[in-house]
Amino acid sequence: MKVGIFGGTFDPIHMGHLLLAQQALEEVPLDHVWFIPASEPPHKQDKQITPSDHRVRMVELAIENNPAFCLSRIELDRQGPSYTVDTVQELAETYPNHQFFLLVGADMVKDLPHWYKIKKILQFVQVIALGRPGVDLEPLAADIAASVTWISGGIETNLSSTLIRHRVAQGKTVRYLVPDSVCQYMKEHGLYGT
Ligand SMILES: Nc1ncnc2c1ncn2[C@@H]1O[C@H](COP(=O)(O)OP(=O)(O)OP(=O)(O)O)[C@@H](O)[C@H]1O
Ligand SMILES: O=C(O)c1ccc[n+]([C@@H]2O[C@H](COP(=O)([O-])O)[C@@H](O)[C@H]2O)c1
Repeated sequence: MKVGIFGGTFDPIHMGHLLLAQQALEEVPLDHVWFIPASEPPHKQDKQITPSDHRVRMVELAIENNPAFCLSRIELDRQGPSYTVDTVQELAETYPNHQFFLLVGADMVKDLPHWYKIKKILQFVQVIALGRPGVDLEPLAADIAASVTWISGGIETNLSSTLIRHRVAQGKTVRYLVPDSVCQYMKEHGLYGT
């Protein structure tokens, strides 16, 4: 079985995330995509993020109609920074017959050389990447570049969770930028200044 693992802060999940996952699903092709909300994203330690209960519930709502998408809680119970190396190692041990692909946007491709134990991560996964308007790519070291496959002719968006949070805080609509169910959840729970 070919499984895409898609880690993120998802604060909140938006259509850019869903488009990336769907395109990876079709392009590789994958059997499933597992969305993996980070408990403590390693490079956002100094930022305030929404409690994981809310972030996880919004992911569940966003993916509920897609049978190929599911949620993994693997990082939620772990203490300390949610390092991807720990996740891919645990998944490889638990599911020895699965082939794992790590889904990332272009900003994260740029960041890969700085990830904790990146060489070890790349022993377990192939990286599937989607461009992100506004992210200028720099040449990667050859060993990392060899592990990255770009989604060709992909539909790219400059949507971000930051944009969603700012729009909600300003009282602007985020309809069609996030699934309706996520919009509703944010309102009901007064997230991001609603
Ligand atoms: N519009 C997008 N296009 C391509 N990849 C994206 C897009 N938005 C998010 N991603 C990717 O999704 C993963 C999780 O990202 P994250 O949850 O931090 O979302 P974000 O929109 O980048 O959030 P924030 O604006 O809060 O930093 C990362 O690999 C990121 O590159
Ligand atoms: O393991 C690392 O060193 C590492 C460094 C930066 C980001 N990540 C992972 O990359 C994913 C996307 O990160 P983020 O913060 O943009 O949502 C998420 O699963 C993070 O845990 C992982």
